[in-house]
Order: sequence, then C-alpha cells, then structure tokens
Amino acid sequence: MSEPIRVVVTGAAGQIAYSLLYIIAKGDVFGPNQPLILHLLDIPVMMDVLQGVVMELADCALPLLHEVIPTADPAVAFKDVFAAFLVGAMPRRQGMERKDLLSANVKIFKEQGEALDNYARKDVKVLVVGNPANTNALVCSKYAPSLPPENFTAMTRLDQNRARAQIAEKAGVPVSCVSNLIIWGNHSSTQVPDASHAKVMKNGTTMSAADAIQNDSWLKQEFVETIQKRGAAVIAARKMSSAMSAANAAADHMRSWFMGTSNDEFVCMGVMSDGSYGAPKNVVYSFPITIKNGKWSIVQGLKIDDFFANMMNLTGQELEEERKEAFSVIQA
Ligand SMILES: NC(=O)C1=CN([C@@H]2O[C@H](COP(=O)(O)OP(=O)(O)OC[C@H]3O[C@@H](n4cnc5c(N)ncnc54)[C@H](O)[C@@H]3O)[C@@H](O)[C@H]2O)C=CC1
Ligand SMILES: O=C([O-])CC(=O)C(=O)O
Repeated sequence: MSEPIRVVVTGAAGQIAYSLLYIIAKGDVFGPNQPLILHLLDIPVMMDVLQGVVMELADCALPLLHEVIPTADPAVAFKDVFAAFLVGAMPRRQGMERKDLLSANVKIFKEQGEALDNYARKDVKVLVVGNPANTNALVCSKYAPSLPPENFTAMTRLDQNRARAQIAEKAGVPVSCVSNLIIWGNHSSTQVPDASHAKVMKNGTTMSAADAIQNDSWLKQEFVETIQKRGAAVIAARKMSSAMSAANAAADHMRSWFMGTSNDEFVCMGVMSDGSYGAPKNVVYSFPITIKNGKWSIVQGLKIDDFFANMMNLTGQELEEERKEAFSVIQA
C-alpha cells in the first residue's frame, strides 16, 4: 500500500462536506489502495460542530483513513496537500442567483489561494465547489502565482450528472447507458447544457441523444431550462441547496482527475479558458475534458450549431462581468 496523501476539505462542518467526507474517506475517490490524511478546515465558531464530524469519521472505522486534522488555521489545513476540495462558502437562498454570493464569498478564495500558494504541494489539484464556483476558482488561482493555473478547476460535474440523468429518463434507458453530455460556461443559470454530442445506448445500439429521444424542441428548451434551474428547484423544495448530489459530483470530478477518463468518454470541468470554442480567455469556463496521467485537455473540434454558439457567448460574457465584479470587491 502506498504512502498516505493529504487531502483538505474546507467547509468541513457544512452540509456538503457531511456527505463528501465519507465518500473520500472510504476510498471512492483516490481508490481502495490509497491511504489518506484528511485535513478539515472550517471557521473558529464551527470548531465544536467539527469535533462531532471528527468523532463520526472515527466511528466509521475506515481502514484507509490514517489521520484526521480538524483546524481553523489555513496554514495547517493546506500544508502539503495533494488535493483540495474548496467547499466552504455561503450557500444561496431562494430567490438569489449564485453570483449574488460574490461579495460574501470571493475573499475566502483570495485567502485560500494565498494559503495554497504558501503551503500546498506544487502539483495540488484544486476543486472549487463554493459559489460562484467558476469565478472563485479564477480568484483562487490568481492569488496562487507559484501554482500552475491548470491546477485550479470549478465544479460543473453536478450539472453534467443532472443532464445525464434527464437524458436517460427521457430516452427510457439506465443512466449508465448515457455519456458525453456537455455543460459549457458558467455554473449559473446561463450555463449551456448541450446534448448534441451525447451518446445513448438503446436496444443494443449506440446512437445520438437526438436519435434516441426524437424530440429536438425538448432537447433545446425544456431540457436546457431544467438543468439551468435545477439548483434553484432543489432549494425551493428542500429550503437548502443541494448537498448529497453536490458531494457525489465533487467526488466524481476529483476521481476523474486522479484516475483519468476512459477512451471515448469526456467529463465537464470549469478550467482556465484558452479561448477554445470562442470562449473568453482568462475566465474559468466549463468545457468537455479528457484526462490522462492527471493532466486535463479540452476536447477540440466539436461542431457547435448557432443556437448553442449564441448561448455560449452569453455565458462567457457573464463570466467576464463576474471577473470584473470579483476583483473590484477584493480591491474595495
Ligand atoms: N458548484 C456546485 O455545483 C455547487 C456548489 N455549492 C456551493 O457550495 C458551498 C457550500 O455549500 P453547503 O455545504 O451547502 O453550505 P453550508 O453552509 O452547509 O456549509 C458551508 C461551511 O463553510 C464554512 N465556511 C465559511 N467560511 C469558511 C472559510 N473561510 N473557511 C472554511 N470554511 C468556511 C461554514 O462555516 C460552513 O460550515 C455554497 O457556496 C454552495 O452554494 C452547492 C452545491 C453545488
Ligand atoms: O443552486 C445552488 O445554489 C447550489 C448549486 O450550485 C447547485 O445545486 O447547483
């Protein structure tokens, strides 16, 4: 068995972490042969609650979990970490857009970027979950100048999983028969859920989602809106934002990054844009991604029709606006 790796989860006393910590600690992200030391960061007033989480992790008696380090000190939390799940941030309430959280949350990601820069391994893999996730990831990267920008990613895997589930239901197949859904752009209501390149295995044959569903207007309207508004629908029903599915998606994202993607599979992640598909540069934009040996690449050469190209421009513009607002909040 290999040496333990250090993994930090921020917001460790919160609701997403409550599901996520168990998934990580039992080996479902880094594999059944990889021992772990979990660093749990939260704010000082949450330390008593965090002790309860530490007790519960101990009571799970998980063989891979070698040590748990609860702390309110970023210097301790980020020391030598191999992977960072940046979950800790305020969640939105009913009626808010995720970008309304910018002023409350963006400074957290500036401070944590600085702490990653000072204390983490230089090959640390950073996943930003806290909203607005794309712009928080951008800020975090900018404040960690000694770390390569490709180490910073934002979570759109929950949107991709939602899209996959909706396509499977409509096509009348299990979710395992659906792959390669794309989420372009921002994890916000301007995101672009695109099933044009999805594959569906139906009646023993692999086909496009369009052929499996045979309802183009559903694919361009109801499907798109359902995914764009799914987070808000969960908040309206639960009075709290999604947590179990968010934790599952965070685990999926990091597992794909650590283990790689299979041959013709791609996954979606917010990554530093290089301008592919006409996206603005220097924002964290969600693209279809393949991963090999821990390095991600944007899938190139996909055909985009005018309907999706227009939406992709709008979500790119929103990211540029968020970037401007984020840096003005930090500098204020
Ligand atoms: N990207 C995505 O797909 C999703 C993102 N989210 C976002 O994830 C974030 C967390 O959501 P929940 O766990 O439901 O919230 P929560 O309120 O249950 O937990 C957040 C935790 O973060 C802690 N925290 C606040 N500031 C911190 C700091 N500076 N350092 C460390 N910890 C800090 C809080 O004390 C709290 O324990 C929210 O911003 C939410 O909007 C939620 C679902 C999906
Ligand atoms: O909607 C929210 O605020 C939480 C979130 O990001 C999601 O569920 O996609």
